[in-house]
Amino acid sequence: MTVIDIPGSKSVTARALFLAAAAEGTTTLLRPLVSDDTEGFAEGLRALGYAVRQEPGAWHIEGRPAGPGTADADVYCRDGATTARFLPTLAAAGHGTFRFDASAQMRRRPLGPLSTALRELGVDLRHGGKEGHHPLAVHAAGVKGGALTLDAGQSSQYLTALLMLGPLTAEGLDITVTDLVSEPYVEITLAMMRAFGAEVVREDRTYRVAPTGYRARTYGVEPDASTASYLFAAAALLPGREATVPGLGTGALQGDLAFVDVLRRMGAEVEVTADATTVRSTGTLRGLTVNMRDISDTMPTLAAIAPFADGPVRIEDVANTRVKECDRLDACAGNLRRLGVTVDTGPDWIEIHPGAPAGPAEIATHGDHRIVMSFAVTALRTPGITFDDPGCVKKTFPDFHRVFGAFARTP
Ligand SMILES: O=C(O)C1=C[C@@H](OP(=O)(O)O)[C@@H](O)[C@H](O)C1
Ligand SMILES: C=C(OP(=O)(O)O)C(=O)O
Repeated sequence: MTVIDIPGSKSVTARALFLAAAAEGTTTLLRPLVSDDTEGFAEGLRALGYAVRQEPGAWHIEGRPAGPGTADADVYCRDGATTARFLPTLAAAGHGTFRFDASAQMRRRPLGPLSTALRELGVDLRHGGKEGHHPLAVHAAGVKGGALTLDAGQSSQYLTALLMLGPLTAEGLDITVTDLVSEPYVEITLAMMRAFGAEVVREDRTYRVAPTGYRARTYGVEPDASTASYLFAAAALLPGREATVPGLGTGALQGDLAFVDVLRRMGAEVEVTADATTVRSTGTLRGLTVNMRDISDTMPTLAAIAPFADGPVRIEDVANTRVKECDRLDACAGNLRRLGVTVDTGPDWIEIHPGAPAGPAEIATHGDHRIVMSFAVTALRTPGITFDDPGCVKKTFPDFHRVFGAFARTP
């Protein structure tokens, strides 16, 4: 099997759900990602009084431009940071008291700069436990808008949430960023906001959003580029193999597709056409130094194949991977060392030295889907790898083990 159907993008599905909920009219979302994160987002919307009807391959959302359809709600955001950061921001545009909580894993992840920004906009937001973390309560009375400064150096999701709030404010929003990671995710946000009728312009470090509201539409979700990275990495790693992912081509919204450029630099053959991407092994994997600030969800994917390269692989500028589902720099280093690989790390980098990993070993997943999916790639050339929590892939790809196993078994 060389052509692989990859489930829809988590980032696109989450944004589409927000935009559809805020829009005038009913939106149909085609090929949404069905996973714990996006089911959690849809469930959160329902708790806030939005009508979301899910059928196979299509979700229908009735928009409520005035905000949540209830004045009092409890919302559980599970493990999803998009849910945990986007939904309180959406609720702020409405009227009522909305309480949010999340899993233990998500409670550990920060959202302080987003809370501060919402408070600057006049939103009465209170944290129930640790400041800048879930749980929190939003006492919403609409948002007037104005200008604010934001540090999005820890997560671009703070900026995405506020940008998407912009059209729902009375006077519009100007956001100036002092720092920003994962910038391609902001490009997804801007493109999708415009697709739902918003007017937003960027002038250097300032984003200006007009108070237009959103218009409902039918929206097709492209396959998830971060998910595709495991198949692309596997194809680059296994001599004689290739992987083609339809639906991810030159027009793709997601920056994580640039992971194939890293594989190309390492020696793989890569072809990106208008509607598909193919990665082919050449039997060579070269070491390299690469800055992954823009595409850090694929850092563990690269770390997992790095020991098979002919020289050191050094990944730089990925400090924010320490505040994801787990501390991914430590998790990657720890698991590679468990496999006998030599690894060095610093505050925002990891360097992996060549040398065939050796099992048997149980990978400590830390409940992180990307640690499982990445080390499943390592396992293709390392007998004896098992996982302490293989099921945590449900966050973004519940069917991962079946799909990846089928790819691996294909001669
Ligand atoms: O906006 C989004 O959909 C996402 C942005 C990125 O997060 P950060 O901006 O926190 O790096 C990415 O890691 C996450 O998986 C999804
Ligand atoms: C970091 C991730 O997820 P999120 O921030 O959306 O929870 C991820 O999917 O790798």
